[in-house]
Amino acid sequence: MITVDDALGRVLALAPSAVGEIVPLDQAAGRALLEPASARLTQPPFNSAAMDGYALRQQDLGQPLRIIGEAAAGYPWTGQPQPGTAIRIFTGAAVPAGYDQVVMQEMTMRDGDILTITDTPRGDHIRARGSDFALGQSLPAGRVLTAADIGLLAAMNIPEVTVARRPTVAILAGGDELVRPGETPQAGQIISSNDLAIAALAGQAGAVANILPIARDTIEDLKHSFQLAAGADLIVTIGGASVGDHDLIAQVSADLGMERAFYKLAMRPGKPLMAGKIAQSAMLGLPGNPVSAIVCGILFMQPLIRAMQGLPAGNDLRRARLAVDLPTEGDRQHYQRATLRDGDDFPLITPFKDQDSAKLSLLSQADALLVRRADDAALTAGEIVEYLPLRG
Ligand SMILES: Nc1nc2c(c(=O)[nH]1)N[C@H]1C(S)=C(S)[C@@H](COP(=O)(O)OP(=O)(O)OC[C@H]3O[C@@H](n4cnc5c(N)ncnc54)[C@H](O)[C@@H]3O)O[C@H]1N2
Ligand code: MOO
Repeated sequence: MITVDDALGRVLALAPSAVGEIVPLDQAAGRALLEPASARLTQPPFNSAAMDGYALRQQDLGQPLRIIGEAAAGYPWTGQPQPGTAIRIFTGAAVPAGYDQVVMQEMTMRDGDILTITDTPRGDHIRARGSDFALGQSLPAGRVLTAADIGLLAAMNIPEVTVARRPTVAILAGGDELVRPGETPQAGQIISSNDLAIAALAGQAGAVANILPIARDTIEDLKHSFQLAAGADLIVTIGGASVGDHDLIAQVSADLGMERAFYKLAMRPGKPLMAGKIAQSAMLGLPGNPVSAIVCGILFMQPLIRAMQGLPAGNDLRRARLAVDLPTEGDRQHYQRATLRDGDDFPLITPFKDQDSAKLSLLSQADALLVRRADDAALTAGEIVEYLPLRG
């Protein structure tokens, strides 16, 4: 069995190059910027007043000044600067050439046209031209656009950007025992939860998910479902990945010409994961146990979807201190559902005692996946360990 890192490398190698599409800024939040965007102007475009008050020359401080004009946002003062004078100015207005200080009005007294500065100003309260960004400065590609990015792009006078087209993901749950949420399960039946959870993960990673009808455990029905999935950038099957008589995904995908990248890896939960390509689609075959499916979705499907959008795709691990002792680890890399709480230097992490890969309630309570390397030695409370955050 291959390692998790090896498997992730092979999964990411399935990603085709991202395809660009141009969208207006009001539709760009959360999308992956595919081409760098260059500022079409300099910001601020002029030396700009940071306070309501008066513009004056620093060399004139310490004497009464004559007010000879006014500058407001959108209305520059265009007169000639003169020694011993001040310009009434408002926040956002251009500081007139020849003046190098803005004094807040709270630090002044005005009598008609005569201005007295009552306090020593701290700072010039001028935002220099170009101090935010300059013409041509660019926002690099390969990032998910945040609200702040959208504001920046707008300020750069960029009305539309090239983002990665959202990958399409066809999600195929199979199993004779499955019915939809809201239906009344008959004897032996359970609700299909995995396809909805996996669709949610796919959406969070930037994909458009298409949940297909639940396939029955027959070769014909599964082949029909694969036909429905054809053309998707990524086909994700759930269940039927193991070795039981009704676990048909490996056989059906092989019949359909799947080029397999790997099947099974040294990971817990998620051992029977399968990956490869069918025609032009990447394919992931997730195990059916709900926790296994979701953990594989986080560790492999989301990175693949990010890679398809030209985004950095690795899983960034963080560090925590173990709150409890742990025994030696088995021969598979173990992703343990765990809670986090504040610690002195690092957060404190406590894995649940129960790591059953069918228990969604525990996964829902978990803050993190504690990563234990295969064959890891026993650990003592207080030791530093790595984890993958599950929230935020
Ligand atoms: N003899 C062996 N048995 C199993 C092995 C093994 O190595 N040898 N591996 C175990 C592991 S690990 C896992 S994980 C599961 C994976 O099995 P499958 O991928 O074949 O999944 P199913 O058998 O179809 O289902 C497993 C379990 O999950 C439930 N399920 C399936 N789909 C859904 C869904 N859409 N929503 C909710 N729950 C679902 C299904 O009812 C089963 O309870 O195999 C072990 N067995
Ligand atoms: O490894 Mo399976 O994925 O335990 O549940």
